[in-house]
Amino acid sequence: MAKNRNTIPIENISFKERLSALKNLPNFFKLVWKSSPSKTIISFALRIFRSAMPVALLYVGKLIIDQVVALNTNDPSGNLHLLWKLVALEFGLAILSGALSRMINLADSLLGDLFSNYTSIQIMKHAATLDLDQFEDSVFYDKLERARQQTVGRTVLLSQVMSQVQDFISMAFLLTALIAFNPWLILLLLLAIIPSFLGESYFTSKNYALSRSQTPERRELDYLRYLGASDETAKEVKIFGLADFIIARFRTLSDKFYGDNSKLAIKRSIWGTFFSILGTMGYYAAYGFIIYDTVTGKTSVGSLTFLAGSFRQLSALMETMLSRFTIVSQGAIYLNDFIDFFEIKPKITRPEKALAFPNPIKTGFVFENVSFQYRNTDKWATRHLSFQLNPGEKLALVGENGAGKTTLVKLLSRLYDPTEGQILLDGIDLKRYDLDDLRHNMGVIFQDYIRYQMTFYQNIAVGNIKEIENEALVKRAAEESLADQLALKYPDNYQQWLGRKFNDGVELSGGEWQKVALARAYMKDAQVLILDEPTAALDARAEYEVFQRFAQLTKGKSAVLISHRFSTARLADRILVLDNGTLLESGTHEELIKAGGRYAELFNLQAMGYQ
Ligand SMILES: Nc1ncnc2c1ncn2[C@@H]1O[C@H](COP(=O)(O)OP(=O)(O)OP(=O)(O)O)[C@@H](O)[C@H]1O
Repeated sequence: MAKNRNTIPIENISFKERLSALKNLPNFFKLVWKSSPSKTIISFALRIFRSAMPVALLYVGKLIIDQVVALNTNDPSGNLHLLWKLVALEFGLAILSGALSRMINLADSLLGDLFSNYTSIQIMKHAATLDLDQFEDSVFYDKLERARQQTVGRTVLLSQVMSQVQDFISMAFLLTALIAFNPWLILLLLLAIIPSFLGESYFTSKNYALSRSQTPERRELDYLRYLGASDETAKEVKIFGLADFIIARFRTLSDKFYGDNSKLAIKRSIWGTFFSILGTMGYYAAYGFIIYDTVTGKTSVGSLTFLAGSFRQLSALMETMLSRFTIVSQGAIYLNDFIDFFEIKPKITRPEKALAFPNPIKTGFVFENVSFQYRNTDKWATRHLSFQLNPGEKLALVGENGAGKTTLVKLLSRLYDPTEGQILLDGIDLKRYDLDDLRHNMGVIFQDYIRYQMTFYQNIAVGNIKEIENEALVKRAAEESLADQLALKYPDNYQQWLGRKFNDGVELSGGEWQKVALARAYMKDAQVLILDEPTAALDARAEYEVFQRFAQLTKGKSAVLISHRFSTARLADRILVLDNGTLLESGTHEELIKAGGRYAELFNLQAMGYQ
């Protein structure tokens, strides 16, 4: 993996590192090529053609002027017929050159769009393979963010690199011509250009480092922009009167941003002006030199225009190429992020000789001294957990907020692997089973399930996306979770769009959303069902009905329920009481009440609330 430049101070991104970043370009072009081979070829071919145009135009111009001068001075080399032919040729070249430029723009913009789409898809594909744990890491998140920006930003890089190649070839043509006439002119040209080049590269590296160091703030700015103006946040922002608070934070951050950026931009502009004056001086020195040669008869008038034109174009080309080099190299450095992102490999993967998920489960799941620590924390979310989930057993997890209930089910569904200890399924480590198979056999609905801004139908079908065409299955799942009655309320039934973002969607109540989400769990014929507070937002009657059905539907299947409602938890075959990540008590409702421990205490507390 490329080294992490977060650790390198702003000043220290060197020209060398910039140059070495160019090694990313072949990879970049591989991606471009994969986006569209035909358009890549077309774009290159057009550019090669176009790159010969400047020197051709200048040379034909020189021939025209020499003919005009010859005809004016009655020189025998003058030929009126040839002169008009040359004018026609120049005219043709001018038209061709304009047309080529336009075609190049078109090819670039089409290729750019395809590239952006292709890389966006690659990012999504790769992100899908990564671990949940990696998403929770802020360094990773910054990488993902920057990689995402690359998909759009890199289309600029694409045309810049292509233009660079084109200009490079143009320059080679012009240089050859210039050297043929007078090699000294090249020296003047270089003297004028080199300081500008060094200056530009210095400021680009500063710019890059600055913008990199601002990534977390930029993310926060985006977040504040979202908080301050979005349908999802409007309710709380109004109720709590948060607008001024959010705006003030935004202003502080954006002012600091602006301050840092403008300082650098001003410095860059001052130095840029100075270097450009040097460049102009170089040009005029060369121009004077050529005029002198023409006046003394060493050079023809046509050659004067050709040389002056070539010199001007060369110096303009070099300047463009140099400033573009900084953009290209900056883009190439940014490509590091893109490449780094693709180099991040998931830890939770399908094992080589993966075992098929047992069907049916024979002895169940066993947690053996399982402890888990989230990334970047030293607190144990679960500690020395040992228990068994038998086949067909309904297990309820109860405990106060932060006790580790959700963590436990995330471990069970292998969203994380234990930091210590192991989880066995039918006596074999869970890690040895095929990951897709495992996930397919587990129906999990988390408390923060997604409210997809999609149709009612799709919101249920996501529970088993392979069966999205299976209308009967979707409807059955809806019936099982009692979401069907809801769908029938809308004119478009299952095609009703949910959420307010698109297509006149309707917003559901918390409990209604929960029924829809619950239906997802019934989409799969999963052997283990895990419901993390599935009924928190349901009213008492709905909860009762949902559980009646749940018990019927999951007969013979294992289930883990997390609930803060003891009326729900008591329906389970066994209840595990978690506290601070450890297992405090375990038993049936009656046993635990009898034991008079934490469960009995919490149960009585809740019961008191109903009296
Ligand atoms: N993604 C995370 N990164 C770091 N720490 C986390 C993360 N998720 C949970 N924790 C911590 O792990 C501990 C257990 O959290 P967990 O979500 O498992 O509790 P819970 O029992 O499900 O709580 P609740 O009843 O509030 O849903 C808590 O201290 C929590 O702060």
